[in-house]
Amino acid sequence: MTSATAGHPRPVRVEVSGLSKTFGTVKAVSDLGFTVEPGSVTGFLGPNGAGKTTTLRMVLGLIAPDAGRATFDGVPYAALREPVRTVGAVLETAFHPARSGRDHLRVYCRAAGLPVTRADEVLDRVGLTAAGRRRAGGYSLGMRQRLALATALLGDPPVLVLDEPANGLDPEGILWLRGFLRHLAHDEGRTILVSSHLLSEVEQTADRVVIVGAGRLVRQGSIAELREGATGGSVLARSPDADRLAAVLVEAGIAATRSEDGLVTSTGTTPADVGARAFAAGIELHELRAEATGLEDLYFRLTAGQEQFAAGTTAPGATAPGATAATAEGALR
Ligand SMILES: Nc1ncnc2c1ncn2[C@@H]1O[C@H](COP(=O)(O)OP(=O)(O)OP(=O)(O)O)[C@@H](O)[C@H]1O
Repeated sequence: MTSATAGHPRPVRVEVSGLSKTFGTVKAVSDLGFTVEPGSVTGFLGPNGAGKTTTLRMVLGLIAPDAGRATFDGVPYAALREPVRTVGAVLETAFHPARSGRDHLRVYCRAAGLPVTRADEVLDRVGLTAAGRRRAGGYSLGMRQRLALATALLGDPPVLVLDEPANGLDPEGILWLRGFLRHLAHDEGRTILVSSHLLSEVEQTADRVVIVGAGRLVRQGSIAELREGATGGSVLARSPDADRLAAVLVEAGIAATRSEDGLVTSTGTTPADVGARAFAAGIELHELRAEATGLEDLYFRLTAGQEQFAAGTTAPGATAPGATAATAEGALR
């Protein structure tokens, strides 16, 4: 086994193909296929109930698919010779409340046949050394997330599968998690699949995204490819001289409209561009911001249909059987 400090586990590719799962009348996952490449962070995105957790549970061999398979360098989870040393997962954060974080990890090490010294190593990696000897029952949600991540790292696995790991983290924790996941992927060559229902949460972390809606693949591709398919968001500028600002922008060929309260909304441009043009024209600005990134607009458009569909079904949060993606399916390649 490679040691965590050496930090270069063998690269392992995750491949999902034709994965399907139905619960009663709910088609949770339908013919889903995507790949997760080593050395990169892949964001697994979709609205609530899109089938993300069900997919991850199938990838990890926790539930059996009705059809299809998920493999690690061609090997399904159940057939892995050393699963703990191949895949680390954070699915839910349940710990014995009376046990310290460190003891939780040590128990886990013994059960998995790993040296107990790994407990302190991974506590250090996730920044929990100081809290490691305290009862996990007293941990904040963010600390529990870090402990779950530490548990996933115990076997120094080349693959990490994380279900909504940013849940409960404060802004500082989210920033730390972003940097940590990118380091694990880019510097240590690990394969990281991280789910979220918020694009903004993974946009700055992920190299690639796989977007699902109603259990089906909606898009997969790099963030850059996704951006190319996105239209620009709006730029909002507030000025006491809004009429003149709108005129300056329109004159430069930018679509701009002015509303009653001195707000100028323009599209197909950036805050930097609007700011520069206002400055050059000597126009005072009181506010300047991007309303939504084009990427967010695209994500909402891609997944909005599924949410409406889900709301119309009888089971709460359920997705209708046979529901098809409301938008163009296919991969961004
Ligand atoms: N054990 C189960 N029994 C019945 N239905 C289930 C079961 N697990 C999931 N479902 C249903 O399958 C669909 C997909 O659920 P899943 O939890 O995989 O979605 P998700 O994308 O992870 O959503 P969230 O972001 O809310 O966790 C939902 O309609 C859900 O109600």
